[in-house]
This record gives sequence, C-alpha cells and structure tokens, in this order.
Amino acid sequence: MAGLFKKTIPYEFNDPSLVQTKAYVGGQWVSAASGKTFAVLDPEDDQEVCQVADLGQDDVRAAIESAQRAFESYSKTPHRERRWLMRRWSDLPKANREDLAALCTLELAKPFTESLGTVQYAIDFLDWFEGAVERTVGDTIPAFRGNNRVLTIRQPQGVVAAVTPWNSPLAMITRKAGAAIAAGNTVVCKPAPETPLCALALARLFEKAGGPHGVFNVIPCSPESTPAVGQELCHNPYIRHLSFTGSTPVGKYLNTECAKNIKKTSLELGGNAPFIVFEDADLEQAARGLITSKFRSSGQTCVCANRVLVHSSILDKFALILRQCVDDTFVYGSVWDRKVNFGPLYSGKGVDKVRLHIQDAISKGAQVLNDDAFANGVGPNFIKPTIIKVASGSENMKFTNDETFGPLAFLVPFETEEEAIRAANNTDVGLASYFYTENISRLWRVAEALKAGMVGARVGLVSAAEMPFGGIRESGLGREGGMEALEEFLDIKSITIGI
Ligand SMILES: NC(=O)c1ccc[n+]([C@@H]2O[C@H](COP(=O)([O-])OP(=O)(O)OC[C@H]3O[C@@H](n4cnc5c(N)ncnc54)[C@H](O)[C@@H]3O)[C@@H](O)[C@H]2O)c1
Ligand SMILES: O=CCCC(=O)O
Repeated sequence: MAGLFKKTIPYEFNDPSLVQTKAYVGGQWVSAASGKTFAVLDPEDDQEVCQVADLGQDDVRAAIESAQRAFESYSKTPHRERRWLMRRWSDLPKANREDLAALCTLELAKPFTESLGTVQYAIDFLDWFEGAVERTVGDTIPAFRGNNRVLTIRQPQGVVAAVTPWNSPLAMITRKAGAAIAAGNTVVCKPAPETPLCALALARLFEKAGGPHGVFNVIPCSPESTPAVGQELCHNPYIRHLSFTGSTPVGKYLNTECAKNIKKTSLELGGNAPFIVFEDADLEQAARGLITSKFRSSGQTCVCANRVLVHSSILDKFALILRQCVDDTFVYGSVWDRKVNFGPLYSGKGVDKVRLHIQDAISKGAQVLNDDAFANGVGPNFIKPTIIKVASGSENMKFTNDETFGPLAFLVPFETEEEAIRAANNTDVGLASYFYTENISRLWRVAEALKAGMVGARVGLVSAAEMPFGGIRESGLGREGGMEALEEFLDIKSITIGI
C-alpha cells in the first residue's frame, strides 16, 4: 500500500484492491472531472492517510444518469436473480472481514476488534435482505361491489440517493443499499467525507460479486463540495428517494429540499436516549447494559444512552458498580492492538463537544466520579469513559437537550416511575430508550409509555438487521432493517381488473 497511503500502518491487506480512492460510477473507477481530491485523516493521530476523489455536482449528475440507465434493466430482473446477487455480495465481506475491519480502524480509529463486530453487523444486513427479496409479494383484495378483481404489486422506485454518516461507515451503507438494491432499485451513495474508504471497499466487493454496472455507485466528496452535491441529489429528477442517516439539522434541510419536488425521503436522525435504572433492577445487569449502550463506539452512535436516570435510593450503589464495570471492561492503547476495546473519537470536533458538555455540567455542580476524562496519552482525540453524578439541575445542562456523542455517562436521580418517564420523554427526538426493572408489570407499562421508535427493556443493545430500526418525532421518518426496510424502497401499485 506504500504508494497509496501517506502513513505507515501496522496491517498488510490480504486483497489490496479493496483500497480504492477513486469514485465508483457506472461500473468504472473514476476521478473527479475537476481532478480535485480531498484528504482522509486517521483520527488516532490526525495524520493524513490518503487522498480520495472529490466529486462535484456535474460528476454526480453523471452518476445519477448512469444509475437511471441501469435501473431500466435492473428493475426488471427476476427476484431470484437479485437474490443471488445479494448472496454473492454478502459472501465477499465474509471472506474479507479483516481487510474491511482494517479500513474501518484506519479512517475511524475504531479498535480493530470492535471493527470486526461492525463488519459482521454490515454483513447481517446483506444477509437479511438477501433472504427478504423473495418475500416482497402483493395482495388480492375482494372487491366491495361489481365484478372487479383488485390486486396489488410492489415495484422498485428508481434511483435512490443514500447519504451516510461517518460513525458506522459499513453498516449504514449496507442497511440502505442492501434494502434498495434487493428491492430492485439502483443506488448513488454519498459517504461521509471522514470515511469514504469503507464505502469504496463495499463498491469493490459489489464489482467483484458481478454487480451490474450502474446499480451501486459511490460518490465521495469533500465537505466543501457537499452542499452542491446535496442540491443535485435533492433536485435531480431521476432521484426518486433520498435516504439519509445523520444529524437532525442536516436531515431537516434535505427533507425540505426534497419536498419541493415531492421526493420520498427516509430519515434516520439524531437521538437523545434515556436509560432508566429502576430501584428493582438487577444492578450488575443494568451496569453491563449501560456499558454496551453508552460506551459502544466510544459513545458515538445515535442509539447510545445520553441521559442515565437512576432511582435516588440506588444511585450511589449503581455508580460504584458501574465504575468497577468500566475498570474491568476497557483496555486502552493502539487501536490496532486486538486486546484494545475502546478507541478515540472521530475528530477534534467530537472532542470539543464532549469537553463543552463536561465543563458545562461541572460548572453547574455535577461531579466526576472516576478518572480525569482527558488525562490519557493515547492520542489527540482520546477521551476515557467517564461517569458523572448530577445531583440536581440537570434540566439546565447541555447534555439534557443535545446528544453528547461521546463517552460521558451522566447519572441523574429520580424519585418515581412517573417522574422518570416524564424526564425520559422530555425531548424533541425519540430514537432509542432503555430501562432496567425486574417487575413484569412495570416492564410492559414503561415500554408502552416511552416515546421512542425502539425500546430496550433489560438490554443495552437494540440494533439488529432483522428489526425495524428508526425513530419518531425529530429522530426521523421510516424504518431500516426488518421487512419494513424493503417496503420503504417499493411503491405499491393497485390494479383493478374488470372481469
Ligand atoms: N438514526 C440513525 O440511524 C443514525 C445512525 C448514525 C448516525 N446518526 C446521527 O448522525 C449524526 C452524526 O453523523 P454526522 O456528523 O456524519 O452527521 P451529518 O448530518 O453532519 O452528516 C451526515 C451525512 O450528511 C452529509 N451532509 C451534510 N450536509 C449535507 C448537505 N448539505 N447535503 C448533502 N449531504 C450533506 C455528510 O457529508 C454526511 O455524509 C448524529 O446526530 C447521529 O445521531 C443517526
Ligand atoms: O449510529 C447509529 C447506528 C448504529 C446502530 O445501528 O446501532
């Protein structure tokens, strides 16, 4: 990789062709017409890894046109043929797990072992949609009157724009592109500028799987080129559906733009997940669940717990158990060391936000219960898992109304179940919610009362390919994963036949 990478990395690729720095359009690897490139950084040390093609609006228009041409034939392929394509595409990441994990570790500084887990998560979506392709069936409906026969068929929509975030650079793409392609659409995917290498590797595997030209296209672009590219994705008439995962403000903007031409949108946006520990919970189990929910990906997932509500009678005991659990669980060091299971944040921007949230809480009376979050020596963007007790005044602290997206666990006391539910629901968003109780009546009551698209009752992880994933309120529109995901990418047509 010497010629491609500008820094030395402690990993040898088994298949160097997975490292691509050009865009994948119409089955070809292409540079930007302008010749422009942009830098991908390694967040472990902020050094440049390589330069990647920086596509502009005209390049993207050409990619969309190529996807539209491909749609004309691909949308007519039999379900069985699409199913085998999905199978071939899904088998290749299985054979190249370590290389994909290495790319994820390189551009996101995710510990290698954790990256292997995200590769599996990405594969799960391809597997799931492969299995689901042949179940996209229609209905026959008895006519109300007359002698008509009414039936429905489900048809692919056209070219889908998939705009994805940096924090899960493989699975957020297979979750969208897997469903869209299985359903017979073609895809133009714009990955986050921080993590284009993972997206391009998925394109290379699609190519190796014999994917028809133009069915899956990956168009990397820099932050500077993104607004114009976004405009093209929102306004090009061939785009029939824009599927976005990212922050709520950007989702609102893209949704507004798409509405001007009545384009369908699916939006997977930000969260602010409550995690409630009731007084009757198994505290060890709850602490382990919180470790998973809060500290997975160093706290950088949309479903990470953001506000930990703990019954006041057990708060100090729970904090002690949690602290012990953190000490027992995490190993720090180079992200390439397979024993290491906790890594840095994706960039200095993420560190700044975490610093703001912790300083704000401390200035308003919160107390850090474990080590200094920033005393580390593991690189510029590293922050330790940190537990913070907020005895009172949490409603005026920044973390209450804004996802921290970092490894801070704010423990906030409550007195009654009603108070906990009120606090949990007191937010504009509603993606994931978690709670721990040993009381079955309370389990049902609270699961039904929480305003969120996904509830984890006695679990700290809800994400899975077979499950409809998504939020309510300002956390988004639509569902990804499960059979519901295919529905998102299919139009229902009713046909009435006069007999
Ligand atoms: N609900 C979910 O499933 C889910 C999953 C992962 C992340 N997220 C959310 O994503 C956020 C973190 O990701 P992020 O910082 O990459 O979000 P972001 O909104 O800044 O960026 C997401 C994507 O949108 C692109 N983008 C930004 N401005 C654009 C524009 N004007 N036109 C077109 N594309 C544009 C970015 O380049 C990137 O590819 C968090 O809020 C997190 O909660 C949600
Ligand atoms: O960031 C959110 C996506 C990660 C997940 O699907 O669990």
